[in-house]
Amino acid sequence: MKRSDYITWDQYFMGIAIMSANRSKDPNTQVGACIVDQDNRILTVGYNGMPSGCNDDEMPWDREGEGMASKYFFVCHAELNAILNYRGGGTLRGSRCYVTLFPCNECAKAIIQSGIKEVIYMSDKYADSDSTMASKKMFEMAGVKYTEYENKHKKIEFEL
Ligand SMILES: Nc1ccn([C@H]2C[C@H](O)[C@@H](COP(=O)(O)O)O2)c(=O)n1
Ligand SMILES: [Zn+2]
Repeated sequence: MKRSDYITWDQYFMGIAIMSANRSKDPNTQVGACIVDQDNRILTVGYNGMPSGCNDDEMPWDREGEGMASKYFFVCHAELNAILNYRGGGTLRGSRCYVTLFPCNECAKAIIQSGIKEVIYMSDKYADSDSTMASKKMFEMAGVKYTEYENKHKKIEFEL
């Protein structure tokens, strides 16, 4: 008889987004994203990090600082990285994006323009921010569904 405690598609893809977030060097918030097509095939993944070629040992990781000494000028967000990392021949039209944190307004624009149709998010810790509210407004206007990930309580442990 086959196993019955295997993980669901949602758990699988959010698990990959969480695993991707673990690659982030951001000391405060690590974000991961995993974009999948209608046949549940993984198209691309990403996490928040400095742009390629920018040495992350030489970049600021603080939230605030004098002049350019803040990570916000430089960090490329997980969802944008996932979109830009896509190397397949086709497009992201009709795909779903699993992300560990609700997309900011800049990523929301990229999500909409790339044709992603659904966002499944884990945390909405900046729900009260103008950025998140702008994202939700754009998603609603553009017909991008956003759904909170529900299976937050399944624990999987493994050694790496
Ligand atoms: N949906 C998002 C939102 C934020 N990020 C990145 C940008 C920063 O590296 C970090 C947020 O840092 P905090 O303001 O919490 O110190 O997360 C992202 O990749 N995707
Ligand atoms: Zn963003």
